[in-house]
Amino acid sequence: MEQEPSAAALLFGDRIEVARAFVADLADRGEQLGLIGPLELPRLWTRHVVNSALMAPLLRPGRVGDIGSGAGLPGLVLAIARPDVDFVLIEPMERRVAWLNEQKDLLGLTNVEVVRARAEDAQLSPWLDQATARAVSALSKLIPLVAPLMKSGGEMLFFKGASVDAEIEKAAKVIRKHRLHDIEVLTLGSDVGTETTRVFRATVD
Ligand SMILES: C[S@@+](CC[C@H](N)C(=O)[O-])C[C@H]1O[C@@H](n2cnc3c(N)ncnc32)[C@H](O)[C@@H]1O
Repeated sequence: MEQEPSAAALLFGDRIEVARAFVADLADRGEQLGLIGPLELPRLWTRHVVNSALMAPLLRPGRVGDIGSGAGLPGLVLAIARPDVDFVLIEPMERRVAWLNEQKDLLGLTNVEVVRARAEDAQLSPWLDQATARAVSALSKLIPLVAPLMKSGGEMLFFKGASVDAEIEKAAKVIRKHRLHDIEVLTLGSDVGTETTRVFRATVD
């Protein structure tokens, strides 16, 4: 496995041991459980865990929903980095939900709730202050799934690749329909010396 990058200690602070335990278990069992492809194992820290943790400073104390958490990216990683924030991980696949619940217990994450559902079927109460998603779907599909789960004034934070500007253009209609405003694309990572990543940020009316 890849050596732990120096950005990890900066992002996780005194939670680094918990992050190490998660990465070790994911490296050990992630492929066998169908959570992560074999090509991803040598870049688990940089490409996945540090990448996910870059969003930690953007979170506010409150309730954050992570849509389509999969192996826990970014949901579990953010819950490790931000024990002061409550997380609800929304994931439909049974095996992934079992993994998320197991990790929640093993890592002692009392700030995590796992909900087995698709976002469009999730019954959440109370609503979300912020929502995160990574590699779930294009903005034109994702925004309508997530908007009904959010409080007024809540914030969407979605990891996006190089195609984010084109996705925003394609999503113009749903952005108007759901009355999103203060839309911006952030580039994160350069301050901790790691690969940069782009994040779509928008506020719900
Ligand atoms: C490509 S994986 C990405 C997983 C993780 N976010 C990551 O970055 O590695 C997409 C995940 O979204 C979940 N998913 C797909 N459609 C969804 C929906 N409508 N609501 C919630 N989760 C969904 C899938 O089950 C899967 O775990």
